[in-house]
Amino acid sequence: MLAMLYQRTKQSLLAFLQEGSQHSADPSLQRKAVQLNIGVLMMQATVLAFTLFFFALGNEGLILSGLVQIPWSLATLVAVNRAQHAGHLNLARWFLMLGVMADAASALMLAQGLVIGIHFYYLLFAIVPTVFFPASRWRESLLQSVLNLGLFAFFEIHGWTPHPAMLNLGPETVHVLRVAMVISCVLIVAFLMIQAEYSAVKKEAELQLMASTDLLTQLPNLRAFRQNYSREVARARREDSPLIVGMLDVDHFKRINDVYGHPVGDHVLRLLAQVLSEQLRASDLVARVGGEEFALLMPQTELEQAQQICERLRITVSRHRFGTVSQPLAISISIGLARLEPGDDEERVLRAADKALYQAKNEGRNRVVLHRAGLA
Ligand SMILES: Nc1nc2c(ncn2[C@@H]2O[C@H](COP(=O)(O)OP(=O)(O)OP(=O)(O)O)[C@@H](O)[C@H]2O)c(=O)[nH]1
Repeated sequence: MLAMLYQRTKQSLLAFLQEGSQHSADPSLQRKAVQLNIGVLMMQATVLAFTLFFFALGNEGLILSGLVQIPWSLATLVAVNRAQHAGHLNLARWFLMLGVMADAASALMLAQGLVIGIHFYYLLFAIVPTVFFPASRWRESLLQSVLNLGLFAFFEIHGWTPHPAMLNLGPETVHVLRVAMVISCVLIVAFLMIQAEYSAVKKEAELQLMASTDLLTQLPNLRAFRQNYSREVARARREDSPLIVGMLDVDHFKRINDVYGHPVGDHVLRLLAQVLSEQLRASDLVARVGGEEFALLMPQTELEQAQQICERLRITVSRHRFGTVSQPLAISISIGLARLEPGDDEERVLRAADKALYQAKNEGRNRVVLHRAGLA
């Protein structure tokens, strides 16, 4: 029961936080939408926490200042959520900013005056638009900052008469409340900054993965292969261990496209990628480096051992049915293998594996050919 309630609450909260991000394909706008929702939630949490605190202190003026904020914070919550739902991100930003300004103004003007220094919140609101608004909307962000700085300056210079009950607060209570307010400002800024940093790091990792993954097969792409290859070459030299490079190509793949169509060709490539990944060891790497061309990297492997593995791979692929039950489709692959020799440069090994593949094709395909040292 409790677990279910927890799950429901978690789902609703996540749905609330994501609201608005579904309208844009731009990751930075999606992030802004989420940040805005976090901002609204922080507003609710702050108002609620302070109102409870005020009730605990029992001062009439403070309680009034808490109660007058609640309608504003709830109205802001609803307005921002509705605007986000309808895809009006910018309107939602304005709702939040005007909501927090009105909220603070009502507490200040109807109850607290400047006894606690609530007008310092306007300094916070002068900074946060830079988080919620994208760089392209800097004019609106600047306008928000100027408005808030203006309000701060106005109250700082002119002051405001508080509710009489506020004058009954002892200097220590006022001190505690001021500290609590400063802490809440710092926490809000810190939380927004951490969230922005966290989502930027996450996005960078996703982009990194996308940049090194082949979209069709989800295997590492040529770029990732080159990076891994350079790393493995350096390791093999350092540890004086063997390294094998393989070039693998589907035989007569053009015919598959011609006879069955390009989508079936794509399907075959996807399935082949799966078969290759399953058959190879965890320490090996298979990457899609061209249309129907794959590259293999086998660290700490001798040529004969690599030959056995690739023979097994070749037979498995030739026995696998890549089409549908009604239309079984068989394919074969050719593989060229080369070993990194002492003093070799990286490119020579790749060329040697290519040469061996070329030879496999010339000798009739559906075979594994080793490039012997000294033939380059
Ligand atoms: N379906 C599909 N086909 C692709 C993709 N990339 C390349 N191809 C096709 O792969 C075929 C490769 O043909 P070729 O290079 O002539 O080689 P082949 O027909 O496999 O013949 P051999 O390699 O000599 O056995 C071409 O028809 C390309 O259009 C892809 O992502 N999807």
